[in-house]
Amino acid sequence: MASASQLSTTSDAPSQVSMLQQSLTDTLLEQNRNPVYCSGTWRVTSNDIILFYGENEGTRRLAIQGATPAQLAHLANSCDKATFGVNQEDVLDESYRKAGKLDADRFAWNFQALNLVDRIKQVLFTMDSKPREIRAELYKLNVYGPGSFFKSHKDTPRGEDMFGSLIVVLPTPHEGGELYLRHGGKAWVYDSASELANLSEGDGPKVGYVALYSDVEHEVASVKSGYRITITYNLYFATEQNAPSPKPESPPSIEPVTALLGDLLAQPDFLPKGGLLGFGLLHEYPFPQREQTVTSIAPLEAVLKGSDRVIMNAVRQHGLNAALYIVYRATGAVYRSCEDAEVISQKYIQWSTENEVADLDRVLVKHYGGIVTISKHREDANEEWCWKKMTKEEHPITWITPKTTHNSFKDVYLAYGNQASIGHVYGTMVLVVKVGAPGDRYDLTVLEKTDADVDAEWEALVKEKEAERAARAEQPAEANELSESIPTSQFQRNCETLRDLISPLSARPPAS
Ligand SMILES: O=C(O)CCC(=O)C(=O)O
Ligand SMILES: [Fe+2]
Repeated sequence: MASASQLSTTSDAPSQVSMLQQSLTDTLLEQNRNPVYCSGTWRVTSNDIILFYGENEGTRRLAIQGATPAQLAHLANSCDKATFGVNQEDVLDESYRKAGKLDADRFAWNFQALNLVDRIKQVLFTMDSKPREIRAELYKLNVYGPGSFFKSHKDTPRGEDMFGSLIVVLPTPHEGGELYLRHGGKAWVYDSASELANLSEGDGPKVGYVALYSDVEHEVASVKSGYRITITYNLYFATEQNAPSPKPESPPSIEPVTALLGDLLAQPDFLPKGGLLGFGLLHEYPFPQREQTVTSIAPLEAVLKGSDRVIMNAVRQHGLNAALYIVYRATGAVYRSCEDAEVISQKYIQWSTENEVADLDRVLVKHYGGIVTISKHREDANEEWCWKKMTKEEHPITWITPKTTHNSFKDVYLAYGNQASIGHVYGTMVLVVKVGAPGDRYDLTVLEKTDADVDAEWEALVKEKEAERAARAEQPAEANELSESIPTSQFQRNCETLRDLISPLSARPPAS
């Protein structure tokens, strides 16, 4: 029957889209299986594991292989107490971290990390057809004697290009000191003590190692006996590789994602008028903290990790217009009855306030290329007349993987790091892709308004309002009620509030 087949076509079409969309979401979330760390043992020579430590005339040489407990105790006693960072301050608190440390200027060893780093690169960057070059920078030596531990923390980012840490565990007899790792709701344990103890005699010396992305939470369990000695390195992307190639070759792991994304875009019922496609990223990234300035997060595209790289590579393979954004949410008592407004921006703004920023959407749209994805300026929000039009243009996002939002970065300041640092804080980002209507998905137009656009719109609005007022003045009967709902003093107050909000944050003063 004609009508039946018509019915089934129309009811099948959306379900195919939603099925494809769900598969893409599932496939991407499954990419969560991309390793966030790798670990094992690594063969070394006895020369590799000779340590030199101390200062000036007091420098000592310690061959780890065959080292006596007294020699290891001397190393332990030569260490300073290890501190860590909380709320950007260096803290010594032995109820949180009990360990000895030597900074990189107080020790040296022969081990060359190059080949190990190469191995790590292959495991942690399988999604790249040509894995990124990485480099390891010697950071610290830590000694954990009996009763030593380090509770849960994330390693403090020391630059936008730092993506992880490498911990090398020396083959000294010890029990306990397991390293617990957690990320994205999953947990693992690396027990270097058992791995090193189980090596067969004839194998020659080996070290244990674990390399983890910096946003992986980790903790060292209490050492029960012996000395657990670790040498840590900070892992960076090497700068010469930092330019991402626009259309990378397709390595196997990204193929299903690329194919599903292609199938979804080919559906005429998927975003029939075009629109925005969003992917919440699974990892956190170091946002630069520079006082009183606003920084772009666009360069962080070069340092994406794990499944986040898979998403970006797939989107780039389709030649789509994509960029990294921060999702800001504006809440506040004023808008209690409305849905929270949401604005995306490529700018990381260091909100100095711990309070909610109720006018966030206005500030972002006017000054930071913000795009309104959910507007709080519903039709009934009369008192918001001056901003209503400018921000009413909603660009809703179809989320493939759940979004992450940010208002203030208060939480990250309070997080435990392995060093006090004011340089960077961890932040979450989303990838937003602009797609055109079916048949022409490759929409390269920009959504962000320029300052001139916003100023022109503002002027047009003021003129429009003035004209309305003038018209009402000629009809006195209804004028009072309406004009009272938008008194000039209210308008001025709005503008003043906005200026107050912007001035401590903006690098450039707002146009008066
Ligand atoms: O020594 C270890 O195993 C880990 C040390 C650590 O997590 C750190 O120094 O940040
Ligand atoms: Fe750490």
